[in-house]
Amino acid sequence: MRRKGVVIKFLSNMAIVQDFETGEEFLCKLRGKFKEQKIRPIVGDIVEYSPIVSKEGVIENILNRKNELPRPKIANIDQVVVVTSLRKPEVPLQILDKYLVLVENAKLPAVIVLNKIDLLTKEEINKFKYIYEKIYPVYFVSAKTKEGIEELKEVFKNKISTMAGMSGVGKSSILNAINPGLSLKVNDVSEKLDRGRHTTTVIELMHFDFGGWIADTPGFANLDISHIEHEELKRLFPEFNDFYCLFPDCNHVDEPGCGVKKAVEEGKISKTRYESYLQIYKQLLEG
Ligand SMILES: Nc1nc2c(ncn2[C@@H]2O[C@H](COP(=O)(O)OP(=O)(O)OP(=O)(O)O)[C@@H](O)[C@H]2O)c(=O)[nH]1
Ligand SMILES: [Zn+2]
Repeated sequence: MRRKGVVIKFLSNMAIVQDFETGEEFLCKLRGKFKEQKIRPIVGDIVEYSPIVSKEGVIENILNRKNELPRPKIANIDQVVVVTSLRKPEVPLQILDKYLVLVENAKLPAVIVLNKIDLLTKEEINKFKYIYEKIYPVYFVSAKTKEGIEELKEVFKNKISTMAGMSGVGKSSILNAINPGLSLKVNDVSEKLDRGRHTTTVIELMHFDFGGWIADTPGFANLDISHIEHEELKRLFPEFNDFYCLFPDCNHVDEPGCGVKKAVEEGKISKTRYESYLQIYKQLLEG
């Protein structure tokens, strides 16, 4: 009898498939036809498999991927949860905007989590809220005091997620708060070793007790934006798309009749977002 599950990790040539209904894990062989067809399941793949003996099975079919992230290699991501903080460490908004650009470029939905709100004033929280809430879903939490943690559980529930965010913002602490016992891999070293070499980063999905999966390795760790064309950048700031410019190919820098610049002046687009845009644009132009 065929069952459905998700590939959560690999052990040499075998895949560990977690059953969708029961949550049981099966050590699965791959059918020979995959090799002939030169397809290989990756972590995040939704597969049909047949259980053989206890806890062992064989993957029969890989269902079409909704999306695929190259590094770390993972399929069917429902959302990227970008975690940031404004104190300890004070992450510049421009860094957050860079993560958001990378998520947009990968065509994945982004969710923002501002952690460590126990260290912030109401004004600081509201300022952040004002900038981002009209563009992305934003959650305000403290992994320390557990404020906002219950609401965040709902965000992760029954989805395949990956996290992103600078070192020290509290990614592991948040996961431990929403699901005690889960722990996130510190990826910096392996990411550095991998650079330039085309070895695959070993990644696995961890299962939440309340349903859903999280990649154990944060995405976009090196914040590399060099693969983005400078003319493409404007499309990665979704709020810019609501405004019209005299020139349809306007890059919103110093062209006349720029609707985006006008919107910034009128407070309809936030200044910090526009400044991030200009900085990243310049960086892409200079290569
Ligand atoms: N005050 C305060 N401190 C926090 C909060 N969340 C995490 N911390 C602290 O921030 C530090 C970093 O937290 P981690 O969870 O290790 O951060 P991370 O994002 O996983 O860091 P990397 O593993 O380096 O990527 C730890 O000392 C935590 O105790 C919070 O909500 N409030
Ligand atoms: Zn323009």
